[in-house]
Amino acid sequence: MAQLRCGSSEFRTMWSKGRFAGVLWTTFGKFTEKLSTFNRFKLRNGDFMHKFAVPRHTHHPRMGRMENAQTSAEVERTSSTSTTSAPATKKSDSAEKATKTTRTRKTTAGKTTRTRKAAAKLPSTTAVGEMPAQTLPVTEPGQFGRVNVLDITPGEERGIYPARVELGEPFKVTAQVFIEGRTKVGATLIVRNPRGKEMERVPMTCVNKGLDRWSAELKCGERSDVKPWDPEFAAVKRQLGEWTVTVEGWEDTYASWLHDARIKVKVNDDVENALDSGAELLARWAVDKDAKLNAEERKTLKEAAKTAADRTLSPEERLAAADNAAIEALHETNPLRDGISPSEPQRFKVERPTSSFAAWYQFFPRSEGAYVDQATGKIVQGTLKTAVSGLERAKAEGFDVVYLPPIFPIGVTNRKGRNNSLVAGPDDPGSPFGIGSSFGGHDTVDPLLGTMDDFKSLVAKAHELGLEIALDFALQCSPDHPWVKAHPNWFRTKPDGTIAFAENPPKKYQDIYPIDFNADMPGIEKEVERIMNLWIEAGVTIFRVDNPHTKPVRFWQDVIAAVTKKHPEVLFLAEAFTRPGMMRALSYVGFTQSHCYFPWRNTKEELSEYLLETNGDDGYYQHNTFWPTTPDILTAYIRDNGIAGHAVRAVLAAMGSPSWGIYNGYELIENKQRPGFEEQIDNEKYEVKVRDWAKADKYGIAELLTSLNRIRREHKAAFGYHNVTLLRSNDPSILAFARHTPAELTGTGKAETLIVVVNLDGHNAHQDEIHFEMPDFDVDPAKGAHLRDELTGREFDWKWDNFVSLAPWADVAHIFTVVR
Ligand SMILES: O=P(O)(O)O[C@H]1O[C@H](CO)[C@@H](O[C@H]2O[C@H](CO)[C@@H](O)[C@H](O)[C@H]2O)[C@H](O)[C@H]1O
Repeated sequence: MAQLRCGSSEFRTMWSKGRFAGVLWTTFGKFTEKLSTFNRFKLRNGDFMHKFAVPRHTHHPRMGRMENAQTSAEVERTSSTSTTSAPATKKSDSAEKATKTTRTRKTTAGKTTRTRKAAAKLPSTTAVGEMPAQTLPVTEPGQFGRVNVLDITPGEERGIYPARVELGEPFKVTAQVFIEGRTKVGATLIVRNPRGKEMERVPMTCVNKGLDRWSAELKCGERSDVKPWDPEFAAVKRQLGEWTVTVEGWEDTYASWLHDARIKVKVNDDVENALDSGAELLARWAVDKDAKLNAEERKTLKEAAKTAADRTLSPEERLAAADNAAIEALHETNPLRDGISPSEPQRFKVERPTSSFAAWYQFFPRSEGAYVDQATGKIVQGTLKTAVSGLERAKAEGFDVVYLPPIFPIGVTNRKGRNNSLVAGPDDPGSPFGIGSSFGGHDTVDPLLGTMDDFKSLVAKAHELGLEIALDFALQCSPDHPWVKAHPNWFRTKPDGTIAFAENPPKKYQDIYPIDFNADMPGIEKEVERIMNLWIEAGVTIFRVDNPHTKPVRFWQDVIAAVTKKHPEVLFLAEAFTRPGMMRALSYVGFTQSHCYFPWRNTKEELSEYLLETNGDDGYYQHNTFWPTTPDILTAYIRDNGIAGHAVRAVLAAMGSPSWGIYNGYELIENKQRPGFEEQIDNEKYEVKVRDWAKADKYGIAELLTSLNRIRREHKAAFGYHNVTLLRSNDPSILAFARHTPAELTGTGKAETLIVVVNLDGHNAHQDEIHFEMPDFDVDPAKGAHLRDELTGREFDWKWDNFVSLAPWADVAHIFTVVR
């Protein structure tokens, strides 16, 4: 925290930023001038309403392009609403007349406007009568429209970094929308694709009557399972990029009128005026282009207008013509929107499938197919050829992405031995993160694993199975790496000529040199881009980047921008357990997913907080991936809670975040810590593992992982970072939460709800009552909900408060779907 004083250096910095903004707005001003010229031309040619049709976002400096769809929509809209006349007063007035009046007024207003200066700022009229609200020009930042739209969420962070969503992921946009006095307003979201095409209009609902917060759920594009190597991916790719969502506030003339008309008819006060106004607005609505009515709907409104204007009928009958289910339905779907006031368009970065919803599986290729040679008693390591078994296991358990630790040659100098010992034995293979030897560096396959062709065959096999390959990219070098000789200035040499080994305190990595970016960052960037492109050519679609937070954020920004420019489908997972600012910055520069503190969130309180953090507003800017263990992480919880603990953490990871991952061996309950360290003893990082996969059956964890991945795939509610609600429970060991997708967004017309209840205690049974706020999940309280446990197939009926009993030796968790 720092305090500011006027005249302080901090203030001067802000001032210079202000000057920068000034430059931007000068540019903006010039653009506006051009638009004004354009508008003057239109005015001379009689298209008077273009004067009012310059929504702010058509020339927003950052957008750099005109949003034509909106401009023309508003022109249409305004030309059909900018009308004025005396109210219909004669007994013979009819809807037809009201319609004619509307058209006549348009001409009159046109003439009036033509006589005014083109530079005029606000619409005006000399006529009297019921003038509908106008769309006001907004020509400077911060200028209000006719209806006020404020505080849109989610916003663009710092006005630069757009919120991120996966293609088809449901999310919620909210805004404050209000107008002066007691007039009623409405709000609509206008969703546009990266080419500026209007894709959808989503009506917003006021969620806190009287407090003006409007909200709507939406999605950009449709979810797809098409893989980047499938020919159909081109269609998916076209949908990726920056979408925009504009909040349009508007005066709800119909609702305001109806509110008053009902009262007036009831108490017989000024009834004729009230009903004639109604007839007029229905007639105006019937021809309104913005309402996008079909012929039948137009007819419905015209007839309603006619009846409302028919003085041979009783006031109640006339009112009923405008106050019925059919008109109400049109008001919902195709309202008359006066004085449309568009917000600045909010950008959303729409990323490809798997950028957030993905199930990862990690194995070391050298352990796949490894065996003990009976003759020598030594382990014979696996290769990229034998690693197909890992792919098959990942596929059988339902994972989407296979993550391979580094597959490059491993250095000899300072090679680590078993259990992180500083001296390797003659048969120790070394840590694969100790990259580089006389065989080559990051662009070479470790000869002990095979060749580049073997790697390409492995990738081809993975793709055949529908699996993506994520390759580890650890930017560091063994002292034997070719870069050490070729690029000495990429390393920091101490005065005595030696290079310090890498550290991530308190961890020490004595077998590797860190890269120093200060002398030649462009050179390192170029080389890293070359290497990443090489692996992309070989079929890699995702990089898991080791320790990105120990390298400059700007370095990643440049590299990711360069790589994704050519290959926009490539994703990046950050292995960054670090400070929140750094994690956020890495996400801003293009890391699609990030490891996080999930392994250390184990109590009900910690998990409750973390589930909401991961799946709340932060989820727009950072996609946390939940892994119960990794080769570097084996927590006390996993160590101490046996098979039940493994099941609990798998359920929490798979259902608690759209992105989750498993490090293999989990199925075999490998949970013995190296004394004093939070990682496994006899760690696979330093030795080849020979595993007996047949034993996996006896624990049931492999089966559970398979079920979890199936449930995630089959239920849309598992998809998305923005749909988690905690359910109230009392027992400190029982955690319950729900994921809900409303009917409009599932594509089936039916809402989807997943309810997860977990007993966090790996040793004792717990009973509890879970509160289920039925209306929040589109469940009718009169009927209650019928649930199916997707893990066991058992069925239950739930009302407001529901008994559950979970035991480590039976069910550690329920994953319910609401069947009806
Ligand atoms: O620093 P982190 O905890 O994020 O761990 C990651 O980076 C480490 C350095 O790459 C890596 O550590 C492993 O490789 C080192 C280099 O060979 C070796 O010295 C360490 O003993 C070994 O644990 C870690 O695996 C990775 O996830």
